[in-house]
Amino acid sequence: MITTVTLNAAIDKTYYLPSFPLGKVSRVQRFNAAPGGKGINVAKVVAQLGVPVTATGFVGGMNGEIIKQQLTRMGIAHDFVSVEGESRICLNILDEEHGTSTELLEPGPTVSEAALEEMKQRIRDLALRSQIVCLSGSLPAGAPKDYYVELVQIAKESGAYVILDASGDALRHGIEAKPHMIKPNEEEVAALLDIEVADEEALRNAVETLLHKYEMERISVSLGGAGSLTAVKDGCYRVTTPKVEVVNTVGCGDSFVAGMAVSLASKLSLEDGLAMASAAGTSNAMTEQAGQIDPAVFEQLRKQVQMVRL
Ligand SMILES: Nc1ncnc2c1ncn2[C@@H]1O[C@H](COP(=O)(O)OP(=O)(O)OP(=O)(O)O)[C@@H](O)[C@H]1O
Ligand SMILES: O=P(O)(O)OC[C@@]1(O)O[C@H](CO)[C@@H](O)[C@@H]1O
Repeated sequence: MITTVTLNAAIDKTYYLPSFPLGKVSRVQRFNAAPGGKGINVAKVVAQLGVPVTATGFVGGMNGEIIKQQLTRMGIAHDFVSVEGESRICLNILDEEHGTSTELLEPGPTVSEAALEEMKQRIRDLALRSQIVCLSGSLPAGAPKDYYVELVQIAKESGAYVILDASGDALRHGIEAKPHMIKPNEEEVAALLDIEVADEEALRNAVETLLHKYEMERISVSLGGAGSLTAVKDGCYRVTTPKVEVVNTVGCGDSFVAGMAVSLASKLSLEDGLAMASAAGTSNAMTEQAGQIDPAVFEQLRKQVQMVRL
C-alpha cells in the first residue's frame, strides 16, 4: 500500500475563462471542483494506476466533509484527522486567451497541538502497513516549521520508503530527517543550497551535493515541460518529455510523484520508474483537473519518454 499525507488538504477549484481581465467582473461559465492538495493529488493518480492507497492529512468543516465524500466516491481509502475550522479552497484561474494559470491558495485551518500529536500516531500506524509514504505540500498554520522532520522519522522507523515533496522552510527542515527521496524544482534546489543554478551542469552538481549531504537515495528535479533530472547514488538521468497539447499543468509534480511511488511499490527499475513518473506528469498536463491522468494516454506516453544516463 501507498500512504499519502496532505497536511493542508483542499478543494481544488478550476475556473476556465476565455480571458481574465483584472479589476473587471467575470462570469464563470465552466468550472470544476475536486479534492486536492498535493498528497491527495498523489493519491488520486496512484489509484488510477491501480495500486492500493490511503490518503491521510488534516481536514476540517464542510469542505473537509466534501473532500472525504468525494474520495470515497472515487474509491480512494482515507483516514484523516479532523480539525477545527474549514479546509481551504485552492483556486486556479485558467485564462484561455493568454494561456495563463493564476492560483489563489487559501491558508486553511490552524491545527492544534493535540491534532499534531494525533497525526504522528496516524502516520505511525499507516506507515507500518505501507511500502511508501508520500508527504506532500505546505504545512498548516499551527504546525512547527520542522514538523516534517518528525513525520519523516516516524515513517522511516516504521519501515516505509519516504518521499518528501515540499518547499521553503518545510523542505529545508524536512530533509534533515533524510527522506529516501525528494522532488524539488530547480528553484527549490537553488534555495536549499543558497546558490544560483546557472545551467544544467550546475543543477546536476547541486543535486549530487544534496544527495550525498543528506544521504538520500533519489532526487528528482522536475523541470516542467523540459522534463526532469534524477540523481541516484551511482549516476544521473536526464529525462525529456514529448511535446503535447497542454491543458492544465497544476498537479503535474504530484502525478510525477505518484508514478514514482507506484514504480517503487511495484519494484520496477529506476528507468521504468522514470518513464512511469514522466508519463504520469505529462498525462496530467493534458487533462483539465489536477491529479488526473488518462490511462490510454499515459500508456502511450510511457513508451515515448526519452532518457539519457549522464
Ligand atoms: N508542459 C508540460 N508538457 C509536458 N510534460 C509536462 C509539462 N509540465 C509538466 N510535465 C511533466 O510533469 C512533470 C512534473 O512537472 P512540474 O515540473 O511542472 O512539477 P511541479 O512544478 O512540481 O508541479 P505542481 O507543483 O503543480 O504539482 C515534469 O517532469 C514533466 O514530466
Ligand atoms: O499549498 P501547497 O500545499 O504547497 O499546494 C497546494 C496546491 O497548489 O498544490 C496542488 C498542485 O500541486 C494543488 O492541488 C493545490 O491547490
